[in-house]
Amino acid sequence: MSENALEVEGLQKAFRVGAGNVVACNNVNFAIPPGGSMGLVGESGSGKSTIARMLVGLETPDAGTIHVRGRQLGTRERGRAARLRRAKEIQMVFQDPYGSLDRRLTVAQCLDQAMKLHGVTSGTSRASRVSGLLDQVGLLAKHGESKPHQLSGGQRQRVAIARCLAIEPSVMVLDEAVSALDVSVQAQILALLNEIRASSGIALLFVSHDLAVVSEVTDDVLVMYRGSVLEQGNTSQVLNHPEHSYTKLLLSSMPGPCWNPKAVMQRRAAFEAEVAT
Ligand SMILES: Nc1ncnc2c1ncn2[C@@H]1O[C@H](COP(=O)(O)OP(=O)(O)OP(=O)(O)O)[C@@H](O)[C@H]1O
Repeated sequence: MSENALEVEGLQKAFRVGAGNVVACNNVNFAIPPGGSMGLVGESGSGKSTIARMLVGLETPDAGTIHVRGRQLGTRERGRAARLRRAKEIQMVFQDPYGSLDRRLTVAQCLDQAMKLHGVTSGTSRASRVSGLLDQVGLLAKHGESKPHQLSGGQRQRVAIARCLAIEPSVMVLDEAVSALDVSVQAQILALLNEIRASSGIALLFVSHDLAVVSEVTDDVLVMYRGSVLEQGNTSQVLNHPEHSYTKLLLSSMPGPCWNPKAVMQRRAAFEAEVAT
């Protein structure tokens, strides 16, 4: 059997809130093969970002295991060396790359720094790789001399993707990575991500509210509600023939020409009554 790029088993996380607990991730299981792509969808508060944050070590799971290419990640390890080891395996692209890019560095310096941090010692190798990376993400050589504020939102997101690629991870987690971009730039970034996974074998985990985006870029999808996975499977199967009433509700909530907010609210109330019983 071929090895998965990412395998998550029994992942669990609760947060203490006041006198009670909020279960943000309840026994979640999934696997993504190399070059595969999985979407994580669900309304606000369903636990998507908590899963993403556990994968990159920003939260510690209460239970469960994470394997990258067959190697188990030490989810409780602390310190710089552990952080770097994990970053080499799983990289994350955030909604707002402005917050994650160092504003003092040019794009070339940012990519150079990422490679240096992850052990590419030769300056000449790094310099030639910088131009290759810019090209790979559709930026021009001149953009290497720009600082983040001199770029558009789409270009900044390309830089964030190039920085991930510089580290050559096995998995990229994209948390609402295109939701701040206009639709035509979104389409370009999604095409780039599809190209990257096909050419590099990097697996993608795509966290998004936007089902249209998820259907464009993922093979499989996980539908989450209050920390639990309610439906899971092939993206086109789940989105075109949803089985769970919550997936149907999510699909009917998507704005479109026939969007009816009143009907959505009624369906939502019916669903909440159903889960409350
Ligand atoms: N640090 C925290 N402390 C307490 N509760 C938290 C914390 N982080 C998340 N939660 C709670 O866990 C649940 C899941 O949150 P999470 O951010 O993972 O959801 P989400 O699906 O990513 O939402 P959104 O789409 O709005 O980002 C929510 O009820 C949230 O309030």
